[in-house]
Order: sequence, then C-alpha cells, then structure tokens
Amino acid sequence: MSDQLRAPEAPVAEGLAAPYDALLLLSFGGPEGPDDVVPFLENVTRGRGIPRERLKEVGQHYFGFGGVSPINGQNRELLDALRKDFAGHGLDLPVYWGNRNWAPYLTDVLREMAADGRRRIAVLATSAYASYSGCRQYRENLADALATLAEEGVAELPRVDKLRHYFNHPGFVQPMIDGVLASLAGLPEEVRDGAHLVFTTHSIPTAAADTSGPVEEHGEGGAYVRQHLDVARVIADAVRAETGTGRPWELVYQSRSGAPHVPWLEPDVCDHLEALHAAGAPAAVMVPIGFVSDHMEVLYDLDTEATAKAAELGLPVARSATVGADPRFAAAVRDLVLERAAAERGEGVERCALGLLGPSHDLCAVGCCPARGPRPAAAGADSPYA
Ligand SMILES: CC1=C(CCC(=O)O)c2cc3nc(cc4[nH]c(cc5[nH]c(cc1n2)c(C)c5CCC(=O)O)c(CCC(=O)O)c4C)C(CCC(=O)O)=C3C
Ligand SMILES: [Fe+2]
Repeated sequence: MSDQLRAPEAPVAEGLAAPYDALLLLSFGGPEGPDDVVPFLENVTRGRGIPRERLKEVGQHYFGFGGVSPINGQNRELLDALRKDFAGHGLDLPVYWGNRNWAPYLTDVLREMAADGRRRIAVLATSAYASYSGCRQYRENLADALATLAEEGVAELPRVDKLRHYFNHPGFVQPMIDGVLASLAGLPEEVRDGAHLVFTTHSIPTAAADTSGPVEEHGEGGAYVRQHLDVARVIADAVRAETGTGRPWELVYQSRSGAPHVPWLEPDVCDHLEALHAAGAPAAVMVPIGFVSDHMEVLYDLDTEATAKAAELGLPVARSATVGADPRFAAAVRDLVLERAAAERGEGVERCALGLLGPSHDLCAVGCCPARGPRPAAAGADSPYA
C-alpha cells in the first residue's frame, strides 16, 4: 500500500473522538500483596470514621486472599479490552489507568498524561451509578490531582470530563442478563423455575442515597436506589422473556460499613437470604448489579460470606457474573466516548439506554450528590477547573 493511500487514515481516526485526546480509566484500586493491605485501608478510610473493628475485619478479607485484591488485574484486563476495541474500530485514542486508593495513583497518571501532551481527557469511572461514593468522590479526587499538578507548576492543566453514568447502557446490562441465565442453568433443575433473583449493590448511608439525586425527583433512596431498581427490572424482564418463567426479585444491599448508629440501606443480603429461606424460596441467584468487576466485595461478601450463609440454611444459590472485561462493555465505553465527543462538538447525538430512566446527564449539576464537606470537585457544573 502506498503512503498516499495510508496517510488519510490517521487524521480521520483522531477526529472520531475529538475534542478528546485520551481516555482515563479511573478506578478504586486495591492491594497487591499482604504488605499493601493496611496502607490501602488507611487510604480508603482516611477521615471516614470507620470503626477499628470493621477495619480489622475487612483486613482479614484481604489477607484471606493472600493480601491481593482482584480489582487491579481486572482493570488491566479491561484496559486490554478497551485498547483492542478501539484499535479494531479505528479509534486512535490512548487509554490510561489510575486509581483513587492504590498505585497506579490518579495523580501520578494525570501528571504523566499532562507530560504526554494530553489536553482534553474523557474519564470512565468503574462505578456505574449516581451517589457521593460512586460519582462525586471520584470528581473530588480529580480536583485534588489537578490541584497537585498546579502546585507542581504544570503550566497547562488538562481538562477532564467524566462520562455519564452507564448503569442502563445495554453494553453494561446485557452481559449481566447472560450471566443470570447462565447461573440459572447451573442450578438444579427442580429449583430453577422458583429461584428468586436477588439483585445486590453496595449499601451506603441512607442520607447519601437520599441526596444521590433529588428525592423530590427520585423518591426515597434518591437516584441511587431508583437507578438500581430500574436495572433490576430490566434484567428480571429479560430473564422472564428468555426463560418463559417470571421469577420474584428484590434489590438488597451488601458490604455495609460505618458506625452502627448511622442508618445504611437495608436489607443486607445475608438477612435477606435467611428471610427467603424462611418463606420457602427454593433457591436464589445473587446478581451484583452494583459492581463492574468481581472484586473483593463480590468475592468475599457474596462468594464467601453470603454463600456460606446459604449453605448453612440449605438454600441453593449461585452468583452471576459482573461485566468485567466483556467485549460488549468495552464497546459501550467506546460508544460513551464517541457520544460525549459529538455532544462536546455541538452535534446531535443518540444515546443508548435501557429501562425507564433514560440516559443520564453529561455534566453533574451544582449540588448533585452533595459533598460531605466544602471540597472542590472537577468535571461538573461546580468545577473550579475549565
Ligand atoms: C457505592 C460504593 C461502591 C461502588 C462504586 C465503586 O465501585 O466505586 C464501592 C466500591 C468499592 N469499595 C471497595 C473497598 C472498600 N470500600 C470501603 C468503604 C466504603 N465503600 C462505600 C461505598 C462504595 N464502595 C462506602 C460508603 C464506604 C464507607 C467509607 C466511605 O465512606 O468511604 C472500604 C473500607 C472498609 C469497609 O468498611 O468496608 C473498603 C476496603 C472496593 C475495592 C474492592 C477490592 O479491593 O477488590 C470497591 C470497588
Ligand atoms: Fe454526581
């Protein structure tokens, strides 16, 4: 092939994502060995008022897995999947990865991106729903990292745009539907049709849920609960359509932390399994719709603790897969980048969304999922950065 024929490809590919010149995968981070566990937990809980007892207990969850959280490996796989997907679709957009709580740290990666000349960065957080923990806290971390770079004298700070919540994007939901179908198929035939679908997500303080999106608009539990209910219904409906059997379903919570006197979302998954068993349910599939990969909250709280609870009760259970590095999720991320890029260029865009809530906003409004204190947050209407 002559250079003349090859040449036009590069600028066109670059143009697809314009004005973005990079994607940042922004995640939670996790320890990679026993020596990392305590410093990691200190990073996560600094200033959070988590009881010491709870921290010791959670430390044991990590030590039980050799001090290694699976989350970093899962993010590396997602990075590979994103790069493969982008390359396969002519999208010439470099992908970086940084974490809030462990190496590679967000600040270091943003510094590297600035040094690489990236000026306009699309950010995908590995958290699909609204809430302080799932959204604003990541935006505060972005603001902190930008402030550090400014202090260090980085002349031109990159602009960061957080991609919209993707809880209802088909590329996030469809793999979970397949996961539920596979889990049902793995249950003994005689309990399969009566199995409950137990959708789970991270519990958060009820006060945080109520302010995760205006209660006047979303009702009790705010946008956080409403978005999860919408996804749960979409999955339950699809499973009914696919199997010809409607199954009872519930949204429950896991991984509660914090002081006992502070109310968090309930019921807890283990209590719920007990109640289901007492009410005569023959089996259950636990569906962790609140999480993007099979990280420690899934491996310990569901696969270890809740599964042991079910065994004790004699209740057959299965746990269905999270999206992880599913190629359909990688394609969804590409869709979100291109959609936002077109919107930033002022073009009309079609936005994919299942369920009743429609596509989420691009830009968090002032006061959306409010801060716990007066901390600046980037990538929203109240961002102090361009
Ligand atoms: C909504 C939400 C998500 C989902 C959205 C998202 O993914 O971002 C999430 C994810 C995760 N949470 C994780 C780990 C932890 N979360 C903690 C504590 C807390 N989580 C909270 C909320 C959430 N957390 C809250 C309100 C707290 C209380 C302290 C505070 O207000 O900040 C603690 C402290 C000990 C404890 O008490 O459990 C740990 C160790 C890991 C890594 C797992 C791994 O290593 O594989 C992941 C992906
Ligand atoms: Fe938000």
